[in-house]
Amino acid sequence: MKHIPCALTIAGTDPSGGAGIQADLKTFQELQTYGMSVVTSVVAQNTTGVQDVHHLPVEFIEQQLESVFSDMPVHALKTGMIANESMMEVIARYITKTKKEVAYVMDPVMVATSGDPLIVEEARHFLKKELLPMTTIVTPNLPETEFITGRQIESTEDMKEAAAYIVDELGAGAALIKGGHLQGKAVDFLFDGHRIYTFSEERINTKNTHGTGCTYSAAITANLSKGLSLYEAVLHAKNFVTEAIRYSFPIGSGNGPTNHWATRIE
Ligand SMILES: Nc1ncnc2c1ncn2[C@@H]1O[C@H](COP(=O)(O)OP(=O)(O)OP(=O)(O)O)[C@@H](O)[C@H]1O
Ligand SMILES: Cc1ncc(CO)c(N)n1
Repeated sequence: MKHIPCALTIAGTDPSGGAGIQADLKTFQELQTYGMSVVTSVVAQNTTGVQDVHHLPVEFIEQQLESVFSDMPVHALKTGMIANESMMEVIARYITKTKKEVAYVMDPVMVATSGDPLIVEEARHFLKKELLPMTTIVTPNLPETEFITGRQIESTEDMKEAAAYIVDELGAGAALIKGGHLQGKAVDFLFDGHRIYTFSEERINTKNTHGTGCTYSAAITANLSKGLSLYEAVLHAKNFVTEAIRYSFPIGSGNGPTNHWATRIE
């Protein structure tokens, strides 16, 4: 039978459809992979920010993981918002069981685009110590990179050094440092343990960047589930997210959502 690429996201939700599980599933679909999802927290949010959060009980997150892993093939998975340590523990247990045979993309989500916190302070340390060494690739933005490395990131040199530190010292499989929060070109650096790759695109003048990080990491996950190399997976995902920002929707009164081919209205 033909290979059916199967991608799983473990993350929080966004009823306004631009970030979280909703962005991930849309991206999986766009990239012709079979998408699955395990919900960690149900978040009441929109383009203006986060209004409320309801965390699912850990036992129920575990039940969802069991439902997926006991029955479905998973070729690549990503994690997004994981609000607390007990959720992280159960997710870590399931990822360990895959014995590194399933590509694991970690988007180390800490705050929403609006600045609202999405995980509790102590959980950040668990994420860094326990989950990070299990990753195939971690995709921090600049504030997340600063937390993970404990260093200030002010230049592209700092970004490259941080990528090497996260892999060599903290044990991530690879690190993709995203420069969305810097001025100038939208430059990201990937370190895969051997060399640094640069992905540079023009900065698009828009405030509609809600969910860009989710879309990017979901695209990398989809590409890995199809068997692309890490470099190719990031290269195509960077192109995908750039176009999704270029055609982003000016809807909602805050930071509007990204947009994909299927819904592109020019
Ligand atoms: N205005 C822009 N124009 C072009 N590319 C951008 C722009 N803003 C961000 N990017 C790119 O989008 C991708 C996502 O990066 P970003 O740093 O925004 O992630 P993030 O902060 O995790 O996203 P989120 O807002 O979802 O938390 C990166 O490749 C980044 O370079
Ligand atoms: C559920 C969720 N995950 C991640 C982000 C980051 O954009 C968000 N706003 N919401």
